[in-house]
Amino acid sequence: MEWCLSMPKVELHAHLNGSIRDSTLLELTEGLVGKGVIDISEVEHIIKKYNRSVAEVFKLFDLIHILTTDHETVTRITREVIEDFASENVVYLELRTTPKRNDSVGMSKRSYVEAVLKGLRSITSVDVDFIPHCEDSKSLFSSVPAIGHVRKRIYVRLLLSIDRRETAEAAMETVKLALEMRPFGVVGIDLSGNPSIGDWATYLPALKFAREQRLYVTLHCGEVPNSVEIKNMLDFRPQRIGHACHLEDEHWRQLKSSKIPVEICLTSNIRTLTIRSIEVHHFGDLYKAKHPLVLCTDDSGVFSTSLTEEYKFAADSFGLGRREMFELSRNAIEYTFADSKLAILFRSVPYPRLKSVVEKKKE
Ligand SMILES: CNc1ncnc2c1ncn2[C@@H]1O[C@H](COP(=O)(O)O)[C@@H](O)[C@H]1O
Ligand SMILES: [Zn+2]
Repeated sequence: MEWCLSMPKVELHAHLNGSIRDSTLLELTEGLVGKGVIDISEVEHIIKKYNRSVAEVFKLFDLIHILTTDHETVTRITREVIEDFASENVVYLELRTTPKRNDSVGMSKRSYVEAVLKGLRSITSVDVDFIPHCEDSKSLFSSVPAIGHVRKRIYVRLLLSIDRRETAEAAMETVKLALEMRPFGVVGIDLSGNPSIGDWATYLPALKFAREQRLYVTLHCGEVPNSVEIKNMLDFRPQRIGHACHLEDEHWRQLKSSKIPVEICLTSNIRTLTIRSIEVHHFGDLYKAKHPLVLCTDDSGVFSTSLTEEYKFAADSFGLGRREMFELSRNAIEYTFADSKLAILFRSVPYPRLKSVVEKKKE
């Protein structure tokens, strides 16, 4: 586990509200139980259950969203989630979240994203780089006196998610917001939410607009069987897709020839019973076919996992050694939605040195 932990890693599929620390979730639950807003006997079984079906996971998200409705909490969970990823040597993180409107607390989609940005700015335990193009890459290489402890640095970019329960108008609002927030590190759009709800075509105008405006697009694709949707999503040619669990032969052929990178979430797929067992997980086949892949957590809080554990899980399940895992992690850099300057920086560093380059020795 040690080398999986110390290896520099790239996380491209992590949902903010799915990545909350257990201790924070518990604290927030107790707070609302105390205020009589929720009845613990009604939610206990959802929180405590280990393997949850896809439907049950979305029930849990509804509960989590009740706990995280105000700006302060959104700021807090953003800070904690980024600190947690940095602590396990994630050097580049694309964090996604669904901007939410909540009139009862004066929250608009815009103020939600501002609360996330406030969380990014409030981090003091590690250096967070989230403004594109602001970094003079040379400064990363400049020698800083090697005294004192090492200070970690994490590069964070944001994706704004469209929830499959939303209207076409709300989705367009999210895309426009992403454009406005581009100077603050928003680089793309994600389509997620309960895969059994809604029709993805509702969001096509918003997704097309995003692409025209050169925002990157990633889609949750094939989390449940839906042949027509999967085909249409692949035809759309997003820059990445998440999951790809229920593809049929013709979809696999299309995916492989398209070279669309796949965000692989092993624990999430196994725990939601989306994939029967790890032995038959499509990671094995795609890896052998040298298809672009990136290991991700999806919801580290909800599934009690971490990126380190996902790497270990893949290594143990598919018989991969350190070198292969290193390569997997390094290749992920190619599939980021990072600005070109940052991508060049990451590519220019020999991978084993990446961690030490992004870390700064503190005086
Ligand atoms: C398990 N697989 C999954 N499939 C689809 N969507 C998922 C998901 N896991 C999370 N989300 C999406 O992310 C939201 C929580 O984070 P944010 O409130 O956006 O930060 C969920 O409500 C859902 O829309
Ligand atoms: Zn996801």
